[in-house]
Amino acid sequence: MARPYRSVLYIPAANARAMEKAQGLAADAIIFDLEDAVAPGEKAAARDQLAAALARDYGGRARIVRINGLATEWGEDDARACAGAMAGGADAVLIPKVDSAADLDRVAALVPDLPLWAMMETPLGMLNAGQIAAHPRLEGMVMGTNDLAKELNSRFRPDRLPMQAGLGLCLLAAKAHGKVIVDGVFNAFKDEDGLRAECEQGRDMGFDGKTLIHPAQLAIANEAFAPTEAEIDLARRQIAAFEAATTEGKGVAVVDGKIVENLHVETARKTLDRAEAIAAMAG
Ligand SMILES: CC(C)(COP(=O)(O)OP(=O)(O)OC[C@H]1O[C@@H](n2cnc3c(N)ncnc32)[C@H](O)[C@@H]1OP(=O)(O)O)[C@@H](O)C(=O)NCCC(=O)NCCSC(=O)C[C@H](O)C(=O)O
Ligand SMILES: [Mg+2]
Repeated sequence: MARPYRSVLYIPAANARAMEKAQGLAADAIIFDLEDAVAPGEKAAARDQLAAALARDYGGRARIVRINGLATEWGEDDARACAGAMAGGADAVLIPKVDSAADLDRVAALVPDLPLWAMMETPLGMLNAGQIAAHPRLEGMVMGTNDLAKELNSRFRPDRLPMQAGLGLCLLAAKAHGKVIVDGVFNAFKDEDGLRAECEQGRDMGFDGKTLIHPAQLAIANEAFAPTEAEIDLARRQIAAFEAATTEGKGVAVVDGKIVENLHVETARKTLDRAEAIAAMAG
């Protein structure tokens, strides 16, 4: 049963109150951020504060630490802290602005025991998405749509047309290599309708969930990326109908006027697995 990543909440590691609050929030995963959400003068203190915060119990929520890039003055210390002071408290290390698989190799050497996640947010990263997703230590990808927009000099549009090539390349790469992939953030954290529409788009495209910046965004993402009751009901009926057809020696069933073949049954089983994993999180 795969762990759900419907809602992946960023928390600045400099914000002690928010890190404490996160223990009770309905997030599937937390990204404890040492990178962009932390001011340069606060980096070292945030790292120490995060090591202490990770000693707390975050329940079933995945704990992912976003380090600074190794090209910065803080990156190597962040990576060493993940292998040292934060060991046992972190489930994965998230590397920003990954351009190629070599960027993962460098962090892998410093953090031998944790899975790696990659921020996909540079044009070169998009073009090298296949080799990044294929990296044996990589567990998941996170779209960095703010940095990507900056690099592309694109405008933010509700349909995210300028992003589609990059989003699609990363999705293809993640799916080809069986890795988790979560969508970028929606900056206007008080705009519920806008967030819901972007979550629906991301779900339709195949993302596993969405990264978020504020607790008020959690419920919308959790709902959008969970199978609906109708999808669960259909999945059950498809499996039952296909099993009945198989018993009769047929390879195809029909449910609600649509064919059901083996491949649809695989999707149906994944839907039920996802629903079960979500229920276990709530549980
Ligand atoms: C956006 C914020 C700065 C807003 O903060 P604030 O004004 O304090 O919000 P509220 O007063 O509404 O907060 C209400 C309570 O919720 C807590 N809170 C707020 N945000 C979080 C959070 N992210 N996680 C947990 N708890 C949170 C507050 O502490 C209040 O609690 P209480 O005191 O009990 O009332 C702020 O939300 C924020 O800093 N968000 C995170 C920003 C961030 O992490 N940015 C970096 C990641 S985005 C990025 O880099 C994407 C990528 O790289 C790209 O390129 O796209
Ligand atoms: Mg970024």
